[in-house]
Amino acid sequence: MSLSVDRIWKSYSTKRGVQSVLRGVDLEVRRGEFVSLIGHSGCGKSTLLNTFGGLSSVDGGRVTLDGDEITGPGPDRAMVFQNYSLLPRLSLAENVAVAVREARPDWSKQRVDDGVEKYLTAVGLWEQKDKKPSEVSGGMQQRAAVARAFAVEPTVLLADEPFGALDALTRSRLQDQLIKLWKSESDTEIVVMVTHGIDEAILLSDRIVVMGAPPNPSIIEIIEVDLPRPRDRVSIIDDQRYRAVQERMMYLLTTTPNEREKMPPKDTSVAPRQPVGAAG
Ligand SMILES: Nc1ncnc2c1ncn2[C@@H]1O[C@H](COP(=O)(O)OP(=O)(O)OP(=O)(O)O)[C@@H](O)[C@H]1O
Repeated sequence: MSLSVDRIWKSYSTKRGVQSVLRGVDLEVRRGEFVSLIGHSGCGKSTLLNTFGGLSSVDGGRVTLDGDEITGPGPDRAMVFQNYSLLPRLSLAENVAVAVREARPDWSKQRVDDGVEKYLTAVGLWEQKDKKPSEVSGGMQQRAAVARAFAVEPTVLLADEPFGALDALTRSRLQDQLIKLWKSESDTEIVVMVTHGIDEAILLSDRIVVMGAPPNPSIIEIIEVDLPRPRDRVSIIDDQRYRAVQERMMYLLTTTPNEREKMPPKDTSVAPRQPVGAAG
């Protein structure tokens, strides 16, 4: 099982001309993997994520899940966005149930209700299930959005800066809940997440895709995060492998292709990584 893009191209036509966003991107995310997309604003992270979600079409290339071409959204891929996107008039439980009924019209009422309870409980919100989004905190709304995504029982979870609007403590808690849901409380096999956080990407991911805007290639490098799970957010930062990945990401995100040619890093042997375009 894998989620793949093969040689995909995507441009947008704007008043200033044609803007090339995805330039011949190859990426294969395998079963059991958590992959993060990181890069400067506007480099195409959300476009790539939306391509996996079937929300953004491509100009060329193939997007597939388990070999089947992705041509639109589907219940096998659920999305979580930064801004919660809950329906304001419905309770948290109704928000989850409505999404499940829409994505899985063939499921019985019992199955939908069981899922609502299971996933709202998993994110610690069962007690709050009858409240409207405006009656709970932003963190709770995002937990409900995560529960809603998992309740559809997708094969793939696609998350666009899911922790971006949260304070540090709420963010840590939801990161832990997301990992627990993915690893042990659901059948979801793949997570792809857009993030701006270097430390967040290292803590959560198996691989980190560092993306670039022109004149860089769309994928500058794919970095393996060879750290055992479960990961402890406090002790992990003392691990040499953590620091090596962190340094490599900083280097890639703060230099231009020209600078990298003229000034290679002192020691590139520490962070294991794959060359550009490596499919896995
Ligand atoms: N529908 C659209 N029409 C025109 N241009 C678009 C459209 N969607 C995105 N773009 C442009 O494509 C580029 C890539 O956008 P995208 O949102 O994928 O980047 P990003 O890396 O996710 O950025 P950010 O980190 O700021 O969210 C940007 O310059 C954006 O302005």
